[in-house]
Amino acid sequence: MSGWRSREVRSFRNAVAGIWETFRSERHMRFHLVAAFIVIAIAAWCKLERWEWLWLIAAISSVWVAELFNTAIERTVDRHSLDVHPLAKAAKDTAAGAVLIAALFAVTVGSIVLGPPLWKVCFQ
Ligand SMILES: Nc1ncnc2c1ncn2[C@@H]1O[C@H](COP(=O)(O)OP(=O)(O)OP(=O)(O)O)[C@@H](O)[C@H]1O
Repeated sequence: MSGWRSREVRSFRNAVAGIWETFRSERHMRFHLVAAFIVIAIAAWCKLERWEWLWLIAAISSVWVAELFNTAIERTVDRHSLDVHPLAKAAKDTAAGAVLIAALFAVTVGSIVLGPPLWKVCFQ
């Protein structure tokens, strides 16, 4: 394999290892995975339009991306020092805030996209 290609493969493997490590070690990330599977199953059952799938995928991805950055920031802070410090708290709380915003976005998208078809199935 050429130098460029092997470098690309290594970068790809490192990125996958980072995602795997986060799933392995972070309970919240596993919760997001289960939630995504449930949403995808309901969406398939409701036979959504393509644009509705796009919103769901964007919402799921945004939560995973926020959780990955949150984990990276937590690890970086802990690597620097385990001492209690207001800046360490601020960094971790801010990163957690990003996950909260992404999760609220996902809940909003899920309600708008899945709410009407689910309502129809359950109550009409
Ligand atoms: N070094 C520190 N100094 C001050 N406060 C801290 C420090 N480390 C953690 N905290 C506080 O404790 C909270 C939880 O931190 P922790 O590192 O345990 O994250 P966590 O519970 O694993 O978060 P998550 O559930 O998102 O994985 C932080 O949001 C922060 O408010």
